[in-house]
Amino acid sequence: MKEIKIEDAVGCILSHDVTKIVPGEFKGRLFKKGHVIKEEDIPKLLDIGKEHIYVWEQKEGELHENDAAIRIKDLVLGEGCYISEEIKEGKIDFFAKKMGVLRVDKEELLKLNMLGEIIVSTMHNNTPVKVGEKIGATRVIPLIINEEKIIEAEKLINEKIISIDEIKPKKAVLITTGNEVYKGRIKDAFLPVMKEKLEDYGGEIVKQVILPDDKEMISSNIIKAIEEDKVDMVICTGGMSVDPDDVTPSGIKDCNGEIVTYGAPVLPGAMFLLAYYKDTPILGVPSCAMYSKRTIFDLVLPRVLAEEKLSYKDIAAYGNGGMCLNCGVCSFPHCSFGK
Ligand SMILES: Nc1nc2c(c(=O)[nH]1)N[C@H]1C(S)=C(S)[C@@H](COP(=O)(O)OP(=O)(O)OC[C@H]3O[C@@H](n4cnc5c(N)ncnc54)[C@H](O)[C@@H]3O)O[C@H]1N2
Ligand code: MOO
Repeated sequence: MKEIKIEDAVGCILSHDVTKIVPGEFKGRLFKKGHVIKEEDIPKLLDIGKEHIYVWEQKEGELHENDAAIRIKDLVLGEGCYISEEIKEGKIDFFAKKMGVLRVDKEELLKLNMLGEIIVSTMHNNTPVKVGEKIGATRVIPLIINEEKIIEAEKLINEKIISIDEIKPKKAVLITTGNEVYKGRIKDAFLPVMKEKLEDYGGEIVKQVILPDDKEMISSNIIKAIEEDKVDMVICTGGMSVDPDDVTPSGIKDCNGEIVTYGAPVLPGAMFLLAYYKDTPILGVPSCAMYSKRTIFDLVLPRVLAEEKLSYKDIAAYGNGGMCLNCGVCSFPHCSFGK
């Protein structure tokens, strides 16, 4: 790297993007890598504090920041992602090609970032994402990096670290339990809530069945939805807690499927139940999900729709970050809830 006084730099080629920042107004590229410096550029460069520039002659075993970022991108970026068209200021941004759930291998990501001089930054693992949403980025820290460092990373990382599991449109049956709703004492308030949440991911509630607090009726209707209606998932609401009339968990258990959990370290949503009947998920959703804007249902739904088979450990892992702060303005999923 040769350093040249800016006044002597007319005709020289910039070896990297040059950034300008004006607080509250602008942050971006003032000059692009490869720009040939002209007389009129000199005051602009002096205004942002550049009294010298680097001129780079490529040497064996050295990589420019842009080329290094491309190598790291090839290493980490998996299915369902795409990159920014241009590398700006040495950085490559990652975006979601499909609606789905972002998967980040946190252990591998840590290993890579522990190497030094290379950074990969992402959104949280398991965040639901829409098409075109930014999910992460990479760059190296020095302008010129020893290629050995990149080779070390390439030897260390064997699987892609970031990918998107696609959410395809899914059909669900909603089983609403509660004597007060069944007998018409109150109007059902669960359907509109669940409909909106499912439609947000391109899904559909194909049928709602309103049942009394009767565990045999609950079991038989779950099995019917799976065996006859052949839906992708069954959602049961209400009757999930501790009263004698709260028989929904027993009704789900009596289907003789696999119970993953009854109970979750998430608030709201502690009385949540997850089961599978012949691989079809059955979600027992407590009534808080009708009242609170975000609950465990919002954490589990995208993962179930992305066809992940959740384990007890997946649910237990929600404890750290499992408490919704119920913010005045909700920014879920871009908040600490469920992370
Ligand atoms: N002593 C305890 N009390 C509660 C516990 C507990 O562990 N010990 N758990 C709490 C938790 S956590 C939840 S969440 C709630 C409610 O859970 P449930 O799912 O059992 O809800 P229900 O008792 O069936 O109903 C509560 C409330 O909501 C109304 N509701 C229910 N379904 C509908 C519907 N489809 N449309 C309109 N309104 C509905 C129902 O009429 C009740 O007013 O329990 C805590 N309590
Ligand atoms: O299942 Mo409940 O009120 O924890 O939300």
